[in-house]
Amino acid sequence: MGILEVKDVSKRFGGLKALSDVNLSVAQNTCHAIIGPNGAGKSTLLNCLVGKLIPDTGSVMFDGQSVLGRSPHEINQMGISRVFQTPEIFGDLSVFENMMIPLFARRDGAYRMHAYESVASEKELVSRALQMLEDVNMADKRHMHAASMSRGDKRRLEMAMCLIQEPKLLLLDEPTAGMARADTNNTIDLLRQIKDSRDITIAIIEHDMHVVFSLADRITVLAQGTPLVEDVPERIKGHPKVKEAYLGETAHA
Ligand SMILES: Nc1ncnc2c1ncn2[C@@H]1O[C@H](COP(=O)(O)OP(=O)(O)OP(=O)(O)O)[C@@H](O)[C@H]1O
Repeated sequence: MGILEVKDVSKRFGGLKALSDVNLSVAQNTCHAIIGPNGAGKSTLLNCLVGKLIPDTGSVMFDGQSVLGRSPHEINQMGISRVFQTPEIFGDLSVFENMMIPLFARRDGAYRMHAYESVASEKELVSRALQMLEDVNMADKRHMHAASMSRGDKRRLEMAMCLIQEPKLLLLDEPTAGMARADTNNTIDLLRQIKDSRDITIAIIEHDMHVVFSLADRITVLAQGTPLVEDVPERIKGHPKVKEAYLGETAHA
């Protein structure tokens, strides 16, 4: 039994069946990649996991509890954090101030940006934020304006903002989209470090196969809303069904 169990999930948008009886089991403390050509249903599936979409049928269980019918905030409180394609950080604030936001959100249930000036546990929160910045090698950038950083550093900051909430499941939606190769490689290194040093499960949607094969323990290939194959990376490489799915994409391009 995985920490995340998706059973028979289907989702329609009008006449279009975006997901069709999807089954997915993600084992605890593994990295599970979901790949597939454009329009395969990857984002729709991810949105069903975080409460942004409600499946028409099926169930989504996380850590033994159903996520269906819960708000994105409640699902986050259950231990699922999502990193978006475009980093969701506060550009006008410093790196350090960005780190304080999820800490207050978790503690107070709301974003109280200047609350740390007056709370008793300020010291503890500050030291946790600094430690997390150390962990992601950003301590020396803590005073920088978040908006002025490279895409790779923004992604690093966003991951730190997710990790400080101590999620059990980290969902990554194309974490290296639009990045230069050097930033992509840094992100791979960071994710490896996160995976190896924490009690955490990672589910990743990614088009860049270098990223997928560098990180994934298992891979599910979606095509036209249905899982085609699920296996270890070595057997996904060169799998005829996978080649066929991606060839279809090339033919349409
Ligand atoms: N809100 C929506 N309304 C209508 N159709 C949608 C909506 N969201 C997604 N779709 C359609 O559902 C199908 C699956 O889309 P989805 O974005 O989940 O695919 P994807 O695998 O994430 O694609 P990509 O790799 O291009 O991001 C596509 O045909 C898409 O056009």
